[in-house]
Amino acid sequence: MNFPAAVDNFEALSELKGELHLAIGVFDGVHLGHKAVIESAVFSARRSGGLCGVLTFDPHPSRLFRPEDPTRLIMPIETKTRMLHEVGVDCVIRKHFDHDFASIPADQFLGRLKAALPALKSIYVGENFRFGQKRAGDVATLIRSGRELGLGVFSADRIKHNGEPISSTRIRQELEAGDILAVNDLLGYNYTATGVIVSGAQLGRTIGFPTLNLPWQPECQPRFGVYYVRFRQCGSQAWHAGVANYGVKPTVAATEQAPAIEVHGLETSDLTAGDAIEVEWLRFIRPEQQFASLDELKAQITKDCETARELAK
Ligand SMILES: Cc1cc2nc3c(=O)[nH]c(=O)nc-3n(C[C@H](O)[C@H](O)[C@H](O)COP(=O)(O)O)c2cc1C
Ligand SMILES: Nc1ncnc2c1ncn2[C@@H]1O[C@H](COP(=O)(O)OP(=O)(O)OP(=O)(O)O)[C@@H](O)[C@H]1O
Repeated sequence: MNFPAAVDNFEALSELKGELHLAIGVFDGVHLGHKAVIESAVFSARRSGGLCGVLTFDPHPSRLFRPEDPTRLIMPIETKTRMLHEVGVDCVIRKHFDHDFASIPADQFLGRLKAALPALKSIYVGENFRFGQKRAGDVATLIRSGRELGLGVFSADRIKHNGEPISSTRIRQELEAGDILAVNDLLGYNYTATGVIVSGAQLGRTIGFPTLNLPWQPECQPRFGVYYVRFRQCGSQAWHAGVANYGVKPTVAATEQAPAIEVHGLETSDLTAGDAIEVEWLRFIRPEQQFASLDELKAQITKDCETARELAK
């Protein structure tokens, strides 16, 4: 069957043959709760020989409703799309979220979807899913529409961690608090920064701690601080342990800078500017600080490396 891996409108899928099993939601972070919803759609698609799709929205609905204070995303839509494919999704529909789409009355939503996507067979959401004009629609609304239209509607129970529901909002709060252990538990995988190494001011090597500088600007910024990490060249299997500083380097920055991540490997590696790397965040060590001198910074980084070595054992 011929189908595109990602589209930004329904028309591209209007001629689709076979069954389409569609999970719906924002899915920022692709956390454990999201996976429960998506995996049931993937399972039905595989069993029926059909396709699994995800309907997601771009920009995030908050950009329309709260432009002055939009939701800061855990990951860009390209990363989310790649992760959805990794879970087994065949096609990601990144529907432009505008006033027209947002004002579809909840009881018409599924009918409009079925008209735009004739191959639609069933939909998959979490039990907390809300949709349609004024977010008036819920799972009960979907079940009613599904019955009229002959569509299956499946809602997943809310997946919890330590007794509380997992949500992208909760993960954003833990990121901002620097609780990377909680973030990783809620995501179900290690929080990762990916990018191509660029040359820094080269000051790191003069103080004995050369670093790999990574331009990486997440909307939802983790707490500024020092983290125990592991990193590897993209495509390689070989992990290296390291310490990373994420922040604005107040001790050395002459002017205000955008936050950045830089990684110091506990062992030397031959990674260099131009290499694409991924950095997995494993543990928060301490907050970023402004030191009175480079010697004090150096002494503290020595301790950070010791802490990381202990954690690496
Ligand atoms: C483990 C580690 C911890 C760091 N902690 C801080 C910090 O608390 N405060 C700060 O201003 N800079 C901190 N830095 C950033 C250093 O100032 C920076 O690595 C150094 O100035 C080299 O910068 P360059 O790569 O741009 O040359 C840290 C760097 C590392 C690797
Ligand atoms: N913990 C969960 N368990 C099961 N399903 C979930 C869970 N969290 C979200 N879902 C479902 O996954 C889909 C995408 O969720 P969505 O990203 O909109 O919500 P969220 O993770 O709660 O995000 P936010 O906190 O930003 O509202 C929706 O169908 C939603 O109902």
